[in-house]
Amino acid sequence: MRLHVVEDYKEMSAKAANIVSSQIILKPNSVLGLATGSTPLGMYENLVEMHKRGSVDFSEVITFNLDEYLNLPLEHPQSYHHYMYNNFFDHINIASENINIPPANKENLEEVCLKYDRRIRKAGGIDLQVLGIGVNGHIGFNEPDHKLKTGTHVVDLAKETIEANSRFFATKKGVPRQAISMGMSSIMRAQKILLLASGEQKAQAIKKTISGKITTEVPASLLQLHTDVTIVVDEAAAKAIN
Ligand SMILES: N[C@@H]1[C@@H](O)[C@H](O)[C@@H](COP(=O)(O)O)O[C@@H]1O
Repeated sequence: MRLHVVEDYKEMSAKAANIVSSQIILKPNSVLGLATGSTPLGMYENLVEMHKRGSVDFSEVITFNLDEYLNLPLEHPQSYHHYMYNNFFDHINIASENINIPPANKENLEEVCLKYDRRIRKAGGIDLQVLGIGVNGHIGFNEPDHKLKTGTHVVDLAKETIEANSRFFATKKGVPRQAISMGMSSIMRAQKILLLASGEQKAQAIKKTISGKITTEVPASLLQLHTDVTIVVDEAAAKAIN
């Protein structure tokens, strides 16, 4: 694992955007795994700026998002579809057929999940997977458990996750309880992984990710088994690292 501790959120975002754009410059038809949440917002902002300046071209890039809430209309302001188009896809020259987000509004979710994994395989797998991290060490929506799912699957969100996400919803009742998430094997099969974290509330999760016991109870700790992980954190998120 390569660890970069930077001063603040702004620096984390700039560094993350540089890593993603370098990937695209080296391989214009890169397959990117993308994350949502507040952490990568600044990275997307930087990438949009770079695109406007003409320094990064997304025309051949293929993307797969990690997850999506269930039982939330796609146009809901808190859906990950809305987030991705609003903060990123609407501002770059990506081809719409190259965008993949788990279609959580469909019937027969089991088939939807299998199809999503087939699409990832057909695209040749993920070249660079961007990840945020939950306060409980979840990645995507792979929540702490005594066992983890390998493929894309429907997940019951953990109490801490519902709590953490409630800041985005008007009422606690409105916070989704379920989601579709890419599984651990698609994430672990990515050629490269870029994990981002900002703020003191992530400090314990980052410590466990980097130097804790490798356990399904902290899904991000499994990243210790991956051969090409870059972690970019700000000083606050690095606080618990010795
Ligand atoms: N499914 C997302 C994760 O992909 C994200 O990493 C996490 C942290 O979000 P934030 O970056 O807002 O702290 O939130 C959600 O649970």
